[in-house]
Amino acid sequence: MTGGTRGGVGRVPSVVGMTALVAQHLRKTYRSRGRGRPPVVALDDVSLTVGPGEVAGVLGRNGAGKSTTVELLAGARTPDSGQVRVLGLDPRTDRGRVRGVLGVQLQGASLHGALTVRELVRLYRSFYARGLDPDRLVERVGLGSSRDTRFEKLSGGQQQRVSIALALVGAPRAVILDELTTGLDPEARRTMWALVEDLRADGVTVLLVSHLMEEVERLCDHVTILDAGRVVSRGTAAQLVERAGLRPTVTLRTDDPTAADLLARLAAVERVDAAGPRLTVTGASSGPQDPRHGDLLHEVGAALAAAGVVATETQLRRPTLDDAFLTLTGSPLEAA
Ligand SMILES: Nc1ncnc2c1ncn2[C@@H]1O[C@H](COP(=O)(O)OP(=O)(O)OP(=O)(O)O)[C@@H](O)[C@H]1O
Repeated sequence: MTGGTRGGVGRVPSVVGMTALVAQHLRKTYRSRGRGRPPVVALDDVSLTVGPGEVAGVLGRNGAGKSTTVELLAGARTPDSGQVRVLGLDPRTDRGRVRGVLGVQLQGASLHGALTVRELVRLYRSFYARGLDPDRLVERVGLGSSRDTRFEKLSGGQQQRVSIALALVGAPRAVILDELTTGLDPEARRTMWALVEDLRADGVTVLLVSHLMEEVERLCDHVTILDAGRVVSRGTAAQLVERAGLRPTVTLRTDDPTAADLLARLAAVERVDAAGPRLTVTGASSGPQDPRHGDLLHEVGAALAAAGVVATETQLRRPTLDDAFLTLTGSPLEAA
């Protein structure tokens, strides 16, 4: 982010060659809310790492364990077992120093309602030796016209933007954003996404917890999928699609009876399904790492043209992170 100074927190280990955020083999159980019920296993052997300057995503349905992971990384809770490091520091024992380098935006943070937006951001700025200019930050999160409004009078989306400003005002070297844009309108959502891009440009490490596929796909260098307290998979969106074994498809319409056999013989094609004149051509490659990888649409088009086959309504569909999530966890994220 522009307009501020970073650092200023002495004795924090250099992040060169170091993983910025580390969770190793975290296990966390909660006492059950019902009498006589067994404890809830919120996290079972969860590990994740985020390199310096990376924007990493954690994706999962309600109850997957996302908030628990964030709370353990922030030092707000203690794991039953496993380890956490933030820029080389233990958030439980180095609490003060971690607070100086890690910004955390938590879901539904409760703040002093009688203070105005500007007062709150200035107050939080005063907790740090150095940081961002509060008034510019308030503008940057889109709250310029509400800066003199009391926190309690703000809409849910505006309150959320205040909590993001508070996470950033100390110019942290790493920031955890929990449900960054949930409940925000599309314009505010874009403002927040641009803010994350600014953080990336400034080399700030970002852990973005989300259940919005578009957000994660757009912003994150890699994604960890959590489901029922376990890590299901981790990688770039393309790697997750590949790991899920998903294939691109081309659909088209043709009256030529030879088309299906012709296409099925192509090396780039795994199979062809016909429903009357409509063909669905499934690619053989699951991604760029596959030796059979190529441009399925181009190869299908070229083969049909060479054989003089006329096709219409030709459409390519590439599998998305959404599809990978469904395959890897067994149900869609949107079910949340
Ligand atoms: N304080 C608590 N006491 C008992 N169980 C809890 C507590 N906090 C969380 N849990 C349970 O632990 C599991 C993981 O919860 P967590 O809040 O970490 O998931 P989440 O992925 O953040 O979900 P959401 O998207 O709904 O916030 C859930 O089964 C939840 O009900």
